Amino acid sequence: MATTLHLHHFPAQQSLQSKILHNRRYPISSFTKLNGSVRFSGIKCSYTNGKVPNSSEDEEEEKKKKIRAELSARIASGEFTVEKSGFQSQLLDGLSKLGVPSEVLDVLSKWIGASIDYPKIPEAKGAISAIRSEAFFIPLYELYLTYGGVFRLTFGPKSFLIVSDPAIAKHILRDNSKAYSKGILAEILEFVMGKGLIPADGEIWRVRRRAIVPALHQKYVTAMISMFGQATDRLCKKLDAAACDAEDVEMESLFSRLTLDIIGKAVFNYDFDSLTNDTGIVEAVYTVLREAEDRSISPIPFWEIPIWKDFSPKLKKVNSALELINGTLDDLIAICKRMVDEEELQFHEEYMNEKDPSILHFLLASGDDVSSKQLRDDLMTMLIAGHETTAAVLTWTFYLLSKEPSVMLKLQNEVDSVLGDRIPTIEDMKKLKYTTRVINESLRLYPQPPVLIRRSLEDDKLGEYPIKRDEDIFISIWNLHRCPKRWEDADKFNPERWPLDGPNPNETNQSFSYLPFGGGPRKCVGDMFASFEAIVAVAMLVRRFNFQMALGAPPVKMTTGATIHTTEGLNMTVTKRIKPPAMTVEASSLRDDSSINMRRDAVADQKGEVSAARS
Ligand code: HEM
Repeated sequence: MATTLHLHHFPAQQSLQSKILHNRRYPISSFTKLNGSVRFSGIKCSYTNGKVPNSSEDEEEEKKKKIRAELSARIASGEFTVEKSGFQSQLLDGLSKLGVPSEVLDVLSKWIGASIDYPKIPEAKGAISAIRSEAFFIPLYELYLTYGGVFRLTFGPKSFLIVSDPAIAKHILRDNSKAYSKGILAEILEFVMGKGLIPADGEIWRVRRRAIVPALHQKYVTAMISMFGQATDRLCKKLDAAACDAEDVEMESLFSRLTLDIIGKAVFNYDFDSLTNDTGIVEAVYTVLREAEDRSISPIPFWEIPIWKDFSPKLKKVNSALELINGTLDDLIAICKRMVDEEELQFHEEYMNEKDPSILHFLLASGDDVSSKQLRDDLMTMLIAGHETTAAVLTWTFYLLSKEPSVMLKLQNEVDSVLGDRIPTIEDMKKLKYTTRVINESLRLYPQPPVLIRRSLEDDKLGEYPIKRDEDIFISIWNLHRCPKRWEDADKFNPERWPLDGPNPNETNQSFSYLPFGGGPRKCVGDMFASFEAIVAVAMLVRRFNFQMALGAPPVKMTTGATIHTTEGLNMTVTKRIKPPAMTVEASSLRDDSSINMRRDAVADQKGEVSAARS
């Protein structure tokens, strides 16, 4: 993940049984919302293999267009535009040119209420309701079309700079990255990640990045690929059962559980087994994730209000969830430390314990301090960073595929011909070219997270605009990825825009107009891991099943935290493909043991393509 906090609006107390909707396929009129998920009731009805006409979605699309048109009209009417000062600005400008010191001009400027920074950053003044009415990056997109690549958004006393210009994003993220911190993000995430790698700045970040990046070496990623296959196979079994029983399924929560199971094994060799069980620890993880999400979208820091701190039952629940997770982490660290002490393996660059290839094992073997809070903070950070981001990518990929049957067909053809009857290996990652393009394109349309957060640590210049220190900045990846001048048919899901024989698109070869994993020294450390995870999951699922939106499911709408979620789940009808390849993990592992000793160059090639920034 990411900048990010976003987590899930996932009622942990709701059992898996109700999340995998135990509902037969029923008529449209019979949906009722239940605790954030949707229940169907009624009589079974048939479905087709093509795109299902869904009038409620069309209506929804119309409504969206109307809201956008209204917003554009409000922008055009000047509602958001702040009048530029006239005479005062010219006076200050003149004095500045005459050599009057900037301290004097600053005082004068405050006194007459004008700014001496020229040219002035375009300003949009918003009512918070305009932004809060929907996923906040959508109104930011409309404002960007009006105000351009950098503008200031002011809500009462608060103000943010919104950046949607690739050159300026590059300046902040890469060229002058030292002048920027994670700002409010670090403040919001402190309760769960402490000084973990995502919120950390300065020396702590530098030291920890150097310790963690080597843990995700080639041999580790290769070992992870077979684990992704095993975890996805468990999901396939769930879907098999649902398809046989003609039950519709809510895919967003299933993807969240799949990626939780994967990241638990990958980071500290713990099997949450959340696809099968609702254990206390799974509930604790979701309690903490939801809290981080609530904080990330709250206009005021309610968690700092003294009375709330002392008496809130919600906070008590969060604290006990954190206690449980930390206790589990302590146990895992102790177990792992014993293993490290007993083993005879020498630590080296590609060190990996075959029984426990986890990042934790690598860190302890490399000499990380077992008792340190920093180690726990980093483990927690990776658990969160690597979980909801990938889940969101899978959710939106399947949503997009359900809308474009021709893309799905092409994808299935590739997977059939490359994989045939077996689980993916590292060599397949290079061959599944169209699958990779589908994911590239899904990440363009639904970047996770849609905005990156920074704060200026010193005065700087963004393009032509001078800025002061302590500016809070949102870099809108959503806007960069949908810029109509940069992308033909920017809103269209079109994996063909990325040529199969071209390089894997990244921020460097796309000049910072495409940055699904960020860029510069703080680029995602899990980019290759996550790309392979998504490729394996997509390939295995589409090989076995057809997916389409469940008949009568509510329209899929977006909501925000740090990643993009649906408001009411991704309710799908899953049907077995007519000739499902009879693949089992056991059978394929027998055949695929060689994948562990995979050709290094396959990883090296892919690595070079996926990740440009390793520091
Ligand atoms: C498709 C899935 C993922 C996406 C889209 C994604 C995206 C991102 C982005 C955009 C950033 C940059 C944030 C910023 O500059 O503010 C980031 C950072 C990070 N990601 Fe990921 N990520 C994904 C998966 C993962 C996984 C699987 C892991 C762990 C194994 C991970 C660990 C991290 C960490 C630790 C950082 C912070 C790096 C630093 O600040 O030095 N991410 N991610």
